[in-house]
Amino acid sequence: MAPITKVEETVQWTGKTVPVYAMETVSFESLLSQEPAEVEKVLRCCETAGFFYLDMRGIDGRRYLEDQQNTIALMKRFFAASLEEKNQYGLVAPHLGYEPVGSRTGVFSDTKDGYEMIKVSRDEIQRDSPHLPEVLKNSADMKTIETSIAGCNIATKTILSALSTAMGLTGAKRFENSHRNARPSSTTLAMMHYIPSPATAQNIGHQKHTDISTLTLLFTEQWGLQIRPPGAKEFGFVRPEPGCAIVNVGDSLRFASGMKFQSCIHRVVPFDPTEHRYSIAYFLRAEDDTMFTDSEGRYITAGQWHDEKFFAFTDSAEGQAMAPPSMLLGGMVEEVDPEELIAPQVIRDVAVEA
Ligand SMILES: O=C(O)CCC(=O)C(=O)O
Ligand SMILES: [Fe+2]
Repeated sequence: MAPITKVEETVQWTGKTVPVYAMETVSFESLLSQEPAEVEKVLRCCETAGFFYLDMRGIDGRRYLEDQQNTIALMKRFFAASLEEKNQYGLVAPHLGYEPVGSRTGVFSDTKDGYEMIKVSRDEIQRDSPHLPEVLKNSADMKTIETSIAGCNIATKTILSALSTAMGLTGAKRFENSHRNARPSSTTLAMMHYIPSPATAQNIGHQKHTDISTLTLLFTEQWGLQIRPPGAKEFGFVRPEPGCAIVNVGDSLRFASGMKFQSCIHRVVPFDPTEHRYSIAYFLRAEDDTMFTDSEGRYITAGQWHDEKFFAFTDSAEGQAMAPPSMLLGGMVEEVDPEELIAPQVIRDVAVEA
């Protein structure tokens, strides 16, 4: 199957014409019934772009969209709290807790990231007293988070199940069998707030990467996410589609598929430098002790892949440069556009004027 490099639509961003990459839309309703055409389609999406929209507008899916609206309201309240309140426990574990703005490298050279994030893991929300900052530790907020996680779990498991079927996997070999609900995993709900970042900012965006996860289910109503589909040189935007989540394959599923699936490279830039951007990413991850062969040819556990890659994410730019490139990009090969780490011209002009 040919890679997706065709550009039919563009958008103006910081004085440049940038692609808006077309992505296929998979129907959640049809996947629920394992309709053969939809099962084939989701397989094709994973083998080519590694990204697709999940249309959740039918009656089974729209309840999850409502859950995400409630989560966004919760996030806006949480992120408005003081740093002290938000950071009460700091980052308890890589998949649990709060990360302030600037914890990782940013999207352009010599910058730090431009987002803060609170992660609540699926395992943690089920504990009697989950580790949550006091501002969220009330029954209404905990219910909102729990409902959100449960809905995302059903949606991602539905996709995973269709992929097992499409790959002809049976019994214990099916992907779901390494994602059992009662087994420990680093599956988590990441709630992100990108601060307004004029491009002169030292804190800007989200560095380019592939996801550690099996599948990522992303909810955002705002522009900013860019992908570089396999075979494409340039980063281009993903249009947020009302009623649709954005789904991408992560490294773990790429490895489990024997490298047949694409773990697409992506990043986040400030589309509108004056706006606050909110996004919710559910990272469905394999059970910690699941084994796979990674991009370095090592036979390792999902837990080890997660921990090593998380360390690479949070390492300094110099440290990242020394790590095997497979860490940040899951072994995906890329043809780099030399401009991609340079703040765009308009941004630099602003910097000169300021
Ligand atoms: O905020 C977004 O739109 C994407 C975030 C992302 O790529 C991630 O958290 O892995
Ligand atoms: Fe990501």
